[in-house]
Amino acid sequence: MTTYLLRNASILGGETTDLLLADGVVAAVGPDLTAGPGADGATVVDATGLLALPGLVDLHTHLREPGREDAETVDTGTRAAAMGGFTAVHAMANTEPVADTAGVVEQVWRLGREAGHCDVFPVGAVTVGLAGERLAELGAMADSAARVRVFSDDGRCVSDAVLMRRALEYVKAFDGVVAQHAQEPRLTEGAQMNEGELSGRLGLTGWPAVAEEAIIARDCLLAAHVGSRLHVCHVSTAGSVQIVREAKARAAREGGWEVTAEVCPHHLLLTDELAATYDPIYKVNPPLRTAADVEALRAGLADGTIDVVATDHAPHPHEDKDCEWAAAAFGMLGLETALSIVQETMVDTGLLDWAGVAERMSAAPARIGRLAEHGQPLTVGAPANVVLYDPAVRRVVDPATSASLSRNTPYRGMELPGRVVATFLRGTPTVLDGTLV
Ligand SMILES: NC(=O)N[C@@H](CC(=O)O)C(=O)O
Ligand SMILES: [Zn+2]
Ligand SMILES: [Zn+2]
Repeated sequence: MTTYLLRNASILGGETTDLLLADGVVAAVGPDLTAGPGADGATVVDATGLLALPGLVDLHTHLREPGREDAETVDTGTRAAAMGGFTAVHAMANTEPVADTAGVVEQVWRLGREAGHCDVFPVGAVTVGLAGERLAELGAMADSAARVRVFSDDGRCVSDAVLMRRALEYVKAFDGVVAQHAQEPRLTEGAQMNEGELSGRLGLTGWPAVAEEAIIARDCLLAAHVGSRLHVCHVSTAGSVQIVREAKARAAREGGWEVTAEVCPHHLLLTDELAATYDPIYKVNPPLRTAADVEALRAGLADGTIDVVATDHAPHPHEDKDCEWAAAAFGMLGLETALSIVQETMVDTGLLDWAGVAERMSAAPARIGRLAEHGQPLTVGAPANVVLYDPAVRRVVDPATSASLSRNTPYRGMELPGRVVATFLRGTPTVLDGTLV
């Protein structure tokens, strides 16, 4: 195994230092390690001007395999993840077949190991076939080789309160968490975009904020009632942030239950005004919301109400996106642009420092997913999961260069700050000089 010496990196934006990566761990940290023990024969990477961050962890990725290998495969999706600085992703269960058995989650887990670009942790479905009728074999998935801890019907809401209660009760046995796609189905029938003055003007069926907020409020009450762990996927409204804030305050007073929440990069940057283009590249679930919602999401992420930035990377082939708005699929790519969007919306605006970014994009998602080998600070002995990131450069997003099989990025042609220069997974580079290894 090659040893790597990263020269003059700035860990989380602090003083520059060297890092020695050997035998899969951070073997040494300090100034001028060139002459030190173990550095002999190491491959030197000049990290002058670069930030060193712990490998990013995504709680919410759609890899599409099995079933929709025309949109993405575990191999291509994890290539995109590595290019985005991720060393671990949670693969959502809405595949074909659905990841609702030990057999399917083990298959996805094994495909991730074989590809080797980043660790893949399958999410297990909450209900059989995502149908919302019967609980899936949660225990069998937890006990499988894939060691599933996160369960979600994402793409669909577990709208039946009794099923949601039973899922929250069940996952306690193995310290699991239920990640809810909060969308009241009756309030969003045929919904196409955020409900507001604009949806009326554009003639597109509106998606009211209350459809998200009502489920979040209900699920927080259920999690408190049964003493379990709830995670809220892709929070998108100001009202949702406030509900999570109040629920967290109650959980802190009471103890014994927990609610965590995530926000997606696109909800931190883009607004519903983009629907006026009628370009389905901007069609996503939950929908892009108002500028006031964006501001509340940024504030909630800054003050810790929202724990995590998760990409909700949702690849779709062009025939599902290059059509009229109403017929197009919901979802957008996210893995390769996430860190740049967080820099633009949170760091360059002064809302978050790099330590705050590492907490929300690495440590917190690893904690929620109960991943022991990820999310740790870059100190001696930690697994050598590292990103080298250049925050000073700017780049124009070109979908043609994406490692993903799909091209549905809403940032096409946009100039974004920052670039991932290298990603190391347990000391082995998956990306070097901005190129896949
Ligand atoms: N986010 C989306 O718009 N789409 C996701 C499903 C989901 O995350 O709800 C997908 O699977 O395509
Ligand atoms: Zn979802
Ligand atoms: Zn999703």
